[in-house]
Amino acid sequence: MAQYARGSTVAVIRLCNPPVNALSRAVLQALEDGLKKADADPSVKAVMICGENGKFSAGADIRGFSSPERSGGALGPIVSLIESSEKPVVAAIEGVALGGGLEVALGCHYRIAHMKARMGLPEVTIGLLPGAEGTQRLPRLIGVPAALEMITTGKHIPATEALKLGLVDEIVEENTIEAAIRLANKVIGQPLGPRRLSLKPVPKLPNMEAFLDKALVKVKKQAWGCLAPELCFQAVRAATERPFAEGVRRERELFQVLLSSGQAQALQYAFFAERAVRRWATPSGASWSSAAPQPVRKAAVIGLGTMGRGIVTCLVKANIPLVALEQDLENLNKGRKAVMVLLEREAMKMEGGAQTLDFHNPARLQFTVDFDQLRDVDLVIEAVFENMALKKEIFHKLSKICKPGALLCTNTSALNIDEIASATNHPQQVIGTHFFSPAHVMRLLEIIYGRHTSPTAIATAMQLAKALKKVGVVVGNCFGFVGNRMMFPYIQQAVFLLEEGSRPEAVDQVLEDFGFKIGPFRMSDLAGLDVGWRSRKDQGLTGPSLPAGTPARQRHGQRYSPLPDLLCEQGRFGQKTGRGWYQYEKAGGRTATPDPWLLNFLSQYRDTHGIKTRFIDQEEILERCLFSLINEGFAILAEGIASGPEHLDVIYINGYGWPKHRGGPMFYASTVGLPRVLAKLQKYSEAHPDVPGLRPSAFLKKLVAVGNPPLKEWMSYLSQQSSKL
Ligand SMILES: CC/C=C\C/C=C/C(=O)SCCNC(=O)CCNC(=O)[C@H](O)C(C)(C)COP(=O)(O)OP(=O)(O)OC[C@H]1O[C@@H](n2cnc3c(N)ncnc32)[C@H](O)[C@@H]1OP(=O)(O)O
Repeated sequence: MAQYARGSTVAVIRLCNPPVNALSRAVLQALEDGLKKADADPSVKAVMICGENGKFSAGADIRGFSSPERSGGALGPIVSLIESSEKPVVAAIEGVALGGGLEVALGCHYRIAHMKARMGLPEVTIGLLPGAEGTQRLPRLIGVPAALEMITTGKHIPATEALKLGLVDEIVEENTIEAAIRLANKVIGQPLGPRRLSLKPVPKLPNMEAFLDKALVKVKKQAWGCLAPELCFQAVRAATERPFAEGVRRERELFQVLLSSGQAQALQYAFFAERAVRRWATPSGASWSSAAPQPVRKAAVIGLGTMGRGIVTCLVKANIPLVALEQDLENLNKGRKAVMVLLEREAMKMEGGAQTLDFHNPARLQFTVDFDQLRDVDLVIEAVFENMALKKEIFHKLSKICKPGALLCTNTSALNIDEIASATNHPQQVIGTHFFSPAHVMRLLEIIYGRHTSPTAIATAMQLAKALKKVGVVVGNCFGFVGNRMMFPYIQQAVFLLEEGSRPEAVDQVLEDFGFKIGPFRMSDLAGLDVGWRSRKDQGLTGPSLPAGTPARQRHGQRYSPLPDLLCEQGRFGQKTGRGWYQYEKAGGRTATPDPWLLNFLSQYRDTHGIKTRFIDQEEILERCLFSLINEGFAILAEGIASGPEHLDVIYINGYGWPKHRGGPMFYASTVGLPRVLAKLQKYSEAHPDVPGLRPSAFLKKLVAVGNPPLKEWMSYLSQQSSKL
């Protein structure tokens, strides 16, 4: 767990816990033993600490925080032990030094890093703070502003920046270990007092109080309901106000608050869930372990509307040579201009970084209206209008033009992948790649396999997600797939709540207070109400194809709200028209204000349909919206559309603005308790028997019946026979 080796004068302690040398209890014990051994050996004059396999350490073992015998607790005293050593200790940082790993390095008297190493204190991202005295040492070393930035954001910094900040003493391009041993030999006999960070004062700022007050406002604004950033701030503030030992005591208190907050558990669950979904599997037995991806040397994007432009930007950023195709020159030129604006913006953001964007070179980014240019591409992403006939026509063409092995991806948010694939001769190469808008920003890529999609196609799409720095989640084919399918009942409840007496701003407020970045009505206005309207027309739910005599508020015997259709009929499409559920300063405006017209309209609507307006409290708003979404999640799991609750949670956190510190909808359900979710759904379903979305799913009922097992055991209750629940 940590190897100890003695050279002529320098003892080497190597942290060994693959793959990232996490500081488990065993590693910490071995580190402590090594330090004591070096101290006791008079022939050892200095110590060097490094990590196995070119990685210093990714910090405390995160799994240890939820086990009764926590691994993190012992770390602070060990960091102190390193610092108090009478023999110089040098950290040789390769790969990563994160969290507790960096705190170990901060206890060392010298730090030397490889050029390509990254450092950071990302504890905040898993709901914690650097609880091994890092909040007290780092400000002493690099000053309060830089330390605060690193600790409250958790961002990783490259070695070059670490050197500028004074976080490391030296960076090297070649052998870090040899350089560290050389440094250790050089500093033997030099006084250690000035190298002990706990003895240094925190560098003063002329306006520390004012600086901290301003910083706190920023931290709170960015925290969005998450506790950790503010408590990280408080720990650093303690470093500016108290002596080291008292600051450490404060840090420990704050750490305990976070550890027991529930948010830390949710964020740590989200960390592992994101990694778990990489290990995809389908009900037919295909999986990540046996399927190998095809190389993507050249790609194509069809359609340069909003989605296509974002997708082109992602591919260029991933350095994949690309052909961008539009149906005619007018649309091509419009699309090209918009893409260039996006790419210029991205290039500016990357300025000064190691990577540059090569998008003026036609060999890397080519614009065309000629399908023949797609003959040699390895992968095509179709991103045209959401229309089945159009998509089938394109896939038919692609099937004829593209080379036999090319992967054919459709960017659809709901359409049937099998039907699209039926237009080709190679259905095994057709796959859904559902990007989220703006496609160059949002992290989620929902990857949808059809009946014939090959394991190679899935593996290639997952590989693409990785290359685009996105989180790929593999799901089955059904209307709306996972994300939108769960979203439908949520939006439906939000609209029903308006019918019954609520207002858009009241519903949005409740969900934004819960932690969503944006409530359902603001979100619909942003996305455009016409998108759903078009889809409902295609489904025959509204518009000319609706059979005469259909009751206004019923479809197929179920409750239906025509409210969104009525708004669209008035030309209220949301932000783009300056009016939707809210009013905006102008068409394309972004500032939503409640619209008196809408209140009046709702009141007339209720009169017309004989609906008695009632007061709806926050609890009902929250529960009806969230529990109906979660209920659909259980149905999706039972049908085998997703292989575990983690998939649903990762989708919601990365694609739908679900607050990460609540761990995703299914994790949230597990924290509320499934019996409570079930009881509430039963209550609302009795009150609204014509709303299937409120009728508890059979899988949820089963999980409650078997005693509300922990989330990680849920799927084991779906036996082959019961998967038709
Ligand atoms: C009383 C106070 C005590 C202590 C205070 C200290 C607290 C801490 O140190 S908390 C931990 C802080 N560190 C982190 O948050 C780093 C988390 N890890 C990462 O960011 C990344 O894993 C990485 C940058 C280190 C590597 O990225 P990548 O190369 O993409 O690999 P993976 O992310 O897939 O990771 C590989 C593998 O390792 C597991 N893992 C990573 N870090 C940890 C960790 N700190 N503890 C436990 N396990 C870790 C990760 O889950 C992957 O495994 P699986 O694929 O099996 O999930």
